[in-house]
Amino acid sequence: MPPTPEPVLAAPRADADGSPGSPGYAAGAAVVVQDLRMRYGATVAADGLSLVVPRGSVTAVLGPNGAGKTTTLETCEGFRSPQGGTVRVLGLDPVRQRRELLPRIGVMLQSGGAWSGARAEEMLRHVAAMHAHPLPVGMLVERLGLAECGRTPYRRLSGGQQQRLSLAMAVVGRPELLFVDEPTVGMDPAIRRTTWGLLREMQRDGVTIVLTTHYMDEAEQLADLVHVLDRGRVIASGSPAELTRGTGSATIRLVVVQPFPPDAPESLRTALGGDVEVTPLTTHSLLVTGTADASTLATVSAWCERHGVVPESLTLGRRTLEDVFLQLTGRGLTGEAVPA
Ligand SMILES: Nc1ncnc2c1ncn2[C@@H]1O[C@H](COP(=O)(O)OP(=O)(O)OP(=O)(O)O)[C@@H](O)[C@H]1O
Repeated sequence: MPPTPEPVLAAPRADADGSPGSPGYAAGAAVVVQDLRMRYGATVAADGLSLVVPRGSVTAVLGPNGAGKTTTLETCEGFRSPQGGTVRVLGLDPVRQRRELLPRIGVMLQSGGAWSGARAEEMLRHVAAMHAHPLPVGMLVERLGLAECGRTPYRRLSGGQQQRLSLAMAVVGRPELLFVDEPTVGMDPAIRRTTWGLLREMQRDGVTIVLTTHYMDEAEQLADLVHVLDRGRVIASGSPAELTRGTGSATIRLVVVQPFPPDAPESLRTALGGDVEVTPLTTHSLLVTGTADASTLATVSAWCERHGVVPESLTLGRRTLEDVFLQLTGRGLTGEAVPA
């Protein structure tokens, strides 16, 4: 008997970007957001936000709590109408052309999206039945480790199980475009890797994926393109490699046992000279970027000795997206302010 072919995760479709004359059209773009403005009362969630998601890409939308990621995604998914600006998804207006768009997209919400009393597998089979060409439910149940909780009501699932079920419900209809909001929050490392594997496979099969995440490694592992958001605006865009290259790709991280003296950043900057930036992270840690190399490391070590600063760790490594965000905003991705 010939082997059963692996299920293809995307439905075969004719290209359907929308007509080039339609507003917001960009060749090869799955999503185009132009000058989006959204507010909740006095709170500004999107402040002239523009971004493009290329077709076939995994595009990560990154930013601290409250940056406007979920609002932007919900507007693209048609759950909210733009108060200003335009949004086009697969060439369509997600609010006015919702019925046309819905069968072509998959949405994994941050929470909810399922009936609290429904059993996990029953729920997934129900969603599958609403699609013309669903993936085999058994395959998804197995791939996402849902077999053990298939008969468990949604409200009794653990946070990680709920996440996996939400992901399964988002992909079961073989969407052309998948929106995933914080897909791996609450997942253990093994399931997280399985989820990444599934998303990569979907991309290989031609699915465009838009994901929001707080996890830098997730963005670095999965994304071809990263849009960094802060306070409702896109402050940087590029591939992870482009964003982390900068003026010098290495970073030195110094973590100390006692809090730094107040003038430490300035004093270290003077000791290092040249094109080096010193950014305090917390009272006990700082970052050296720019032309950071082995000799810079030696200078930092000598500076510590001269100033009676005892390092807990001193490391030279690749610049990460977290470092980039910090340099752009003066805040960490978790949103905490960097002490002056
Ligand atoms: N329904 C709402 N009513 C009032 N304010 C809201 C509402 N939804 C979001 N906000 C506010 O709008 C801003 C942007 O929120 P949003 O959820 O889009 O950001 P986010 O980047 O997704 O944050 P998180 O990482 O915490 O999910 C925040 O200040 C948030 O408190």
